[in-house]
Amino acid sequence: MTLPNDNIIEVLAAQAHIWHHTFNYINSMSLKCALQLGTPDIIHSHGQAMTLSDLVDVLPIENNAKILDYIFRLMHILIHAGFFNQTKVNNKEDEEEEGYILTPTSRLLLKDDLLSQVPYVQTELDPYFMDPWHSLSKWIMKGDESSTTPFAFAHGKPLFDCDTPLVASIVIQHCKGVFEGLKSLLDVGGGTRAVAKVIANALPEINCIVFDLPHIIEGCEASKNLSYVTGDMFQSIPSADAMLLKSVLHDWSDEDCIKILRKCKEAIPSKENGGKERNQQEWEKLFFDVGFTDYNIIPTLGLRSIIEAFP
Ligand SMILES: C[S@@+](CC[C@H](N)C(=O)[O-])C[C@H]1O[C@@H](n2cnc3c(N)ncnc32)[C@H](O)[C@@H]1O
Repeated sequence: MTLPNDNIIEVLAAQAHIWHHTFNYINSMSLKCALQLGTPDIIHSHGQAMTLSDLVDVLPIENNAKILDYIFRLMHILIHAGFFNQTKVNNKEDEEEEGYILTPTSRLLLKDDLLSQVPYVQTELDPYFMDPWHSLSKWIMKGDESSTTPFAFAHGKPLFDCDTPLVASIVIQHCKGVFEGLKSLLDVGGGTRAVAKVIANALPEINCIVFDLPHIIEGCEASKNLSYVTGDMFQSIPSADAMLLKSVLHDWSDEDCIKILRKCKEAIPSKENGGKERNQQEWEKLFFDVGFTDYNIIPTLGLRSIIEAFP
């Protein structure tokens, strides 16, 4: 087969594109391995750039000598992926050598960090969530609704919401205005109540109520301006000045979303304040179908946004 000259660059770029996507899993699997080995925490505790041999000495591995080369390769992938960086440091022999340091990304991969993403990454990269992707085409061909698809999330289980403290802190720092004038706020499907806790602490004038299924709320003790109510959002939602729905609607179909939003709207006293990802038009349609009169998208949360819907 001969290729016209002017096509060669394009074909090579196309091949690179395919390879890039074919080997994408190497990044996520290397990340998983680094977390299982506790690498970010080890480098962090070292207190300065950590040489390869220092790292291998403390990693929980059996055959240090043999494994050194593999750790080097693993770290090379992770540096390339932006999880670690390198800088010059003096080794035990007082010679200058490259040492590994954390990046802003791996700071979020420290186990005890308030904003740690470790449980989230570990959960998402668990075979429970990954295996269904291997049989997506099979499922699509058979249309067997009884088996698990990657799109099927475990409704009713707050499996991971470790991004919540991060999101809540950003919301309070940068979007405090959305809470202005509220006397009460209901966190619908509030899960592990991390958002409500942050809001209740930062805004003591607002009565924050976490609303979720009974087994989620079980054992939660109310404090000052934070309380808990159990129930089913499809049946009835307690009244409050505003409803907060974080990481809830994307778990439900349009039909279910409309039901939830209707219940929310019914539960907001009428006054002037205020299972798929959707684009702006789709959100707009949902809000207007339910009867909300206006909405506002505040894109301050990285990949996510705050959406205000006005009754
Ligand atoms: C993905 S979690 C989100 C938790 C929290 N909003 C956050 O962002 O951290 C979804 C939450 O919706 C709750 N939920 C599911 N079905 C519900 C229902 N019918 N009524 C009330 N809450 C429900 C779950 O228990 C879970 O806590």
